[in-house]
Amino acid sequence: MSTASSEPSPVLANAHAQLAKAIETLGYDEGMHETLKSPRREMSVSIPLRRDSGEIEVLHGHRVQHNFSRGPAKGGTRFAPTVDLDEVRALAMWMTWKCALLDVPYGGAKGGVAIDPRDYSQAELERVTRRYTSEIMPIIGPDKDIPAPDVGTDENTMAWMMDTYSVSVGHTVPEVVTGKPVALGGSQGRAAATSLGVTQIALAVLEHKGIDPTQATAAVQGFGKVGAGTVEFLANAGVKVLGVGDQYGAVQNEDGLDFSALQKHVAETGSVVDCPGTEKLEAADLLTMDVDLLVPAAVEGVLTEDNAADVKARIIVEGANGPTTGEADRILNEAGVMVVPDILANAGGVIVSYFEWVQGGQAYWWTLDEVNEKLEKRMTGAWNRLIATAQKHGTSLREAAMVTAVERVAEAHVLRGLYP
Ligand SMILES: NC(=O)C1=CN([C@@H]2O[C@H](COP(=O)(O)OP(=O)(O)OC[C@H]3O[C@@H](n4cnc5c(N)ncnc54)[C@H](OP(=O)(O)O)[C@@H]3O)[C@@H](O)[C@H]2O)C=CC1
Ligand SMILES: O=C(O)CCC(=O)C(=O)O
Repeated sequence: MSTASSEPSPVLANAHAQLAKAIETLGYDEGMHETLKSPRREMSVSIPLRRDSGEIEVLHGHRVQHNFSRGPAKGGTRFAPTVDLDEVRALAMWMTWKCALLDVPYGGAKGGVAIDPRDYSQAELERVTRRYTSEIMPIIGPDKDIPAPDVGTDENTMAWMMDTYSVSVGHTVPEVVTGKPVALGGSQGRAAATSLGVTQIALAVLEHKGIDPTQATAAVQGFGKVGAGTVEFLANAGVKVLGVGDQYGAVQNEDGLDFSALQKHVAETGSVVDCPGTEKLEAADLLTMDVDLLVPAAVEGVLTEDNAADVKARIIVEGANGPTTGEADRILNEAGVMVVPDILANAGGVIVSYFEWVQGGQAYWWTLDEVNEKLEKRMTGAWNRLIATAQKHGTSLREAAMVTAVERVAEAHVLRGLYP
């Protein structure tokens, strides 16, 4: 774990480098650079947990609010062994750019607890969530910072967070988190929103490239909330998904994987590995499969200088946050691979989180069709604007996205007089 005084971790260094490039393009001075680089608020907490065995274990968590210039901070809550302050800082910064790019009226935040949820019972996870929420209570709230699910958390986690917050303030506050169960004021369509958005972008890129989806092939890394949904939606659109993987390994089928079989096998065993009707694939080989479309939808830093030159897909749609290192990005760009950056590709989640927050504030609920129609409009609208900007300036999609987002956040700082 790195601290404020040490060098940033590779993930945070990647986020910093992306910002520095946008600052240079925009011609902003060092004062604005530092303003936009520095998280506005960070909180690190200890979480004492009584295990089911009776033993006490102390876990560590964080909540980082990178920016609030355009509205309350917003971002997911990650339960994973990799969580440290620098990872959360990077993820919070990417949330700021994502919300600005999609013109969702939020700043960026992220939170997390260093824990492998698979090693804990549901009752233990509930205790961890409640204690973590109590610890970060002073800085969250429907007008301050609104958590949501991310890696290792789900709608149950959000229900516990909402309940803990509500009990503490003395009345029910559904809008303090998003990604809640529909029965508690969650939005129709939030659970599938990120993967639906990834698929909408993937289909828009295929159309842009003149590729018929029914003739296209894909590989998806990650079979969690984002990856599994993406496999399903791509298959429904006629795309043949040839490979898929999780943290235990990868599988392939040259005729296309059967989503229902994968889903059943994962429900029974916890992994896609050994799913009937598939062949084993080395996890590393998933990313370099001979497919048209690659969707990394698991963790950061999986496309690196070591494997980028071997990537055969001509289109990468970043379902995960930060899956491509800076060096890999350069190699892929030079090779002519179209990389749709995370801050657009996986924005479907935060867009429907925004819809959930709006619906909660009005206590008036939209139908699934209404949600999905509004989601598609925002995702494809943002794609059309982004590709036009990138083509106009001759830049990569990531550079165009970052410049657009950073300019919007900087403008908000200037207009508010926070930066004379
Ligand atoms: N959930 C959301 O709404 C959003 C999520 N994202 C991003 O999408 C990504 C995935 O999130 P989400 O689907 O919610 O998380 P989940 O926890 O639901 O799923 C994560 C998936 O990644 C797999 N995985 C973990 N580590 C590795 C690894 N080293 N190699 C290969 N696969 C791995 C997991 O495998 P296993 O099943 O074996 O544990 C699991 O299949 C993250 O980057 C997240 O920040 C972005 C926007 C919104
Ligand atoms: O839904 C949200 O508020 C945020 C989801 C998230 O964490 C992300 O987009 O990375």
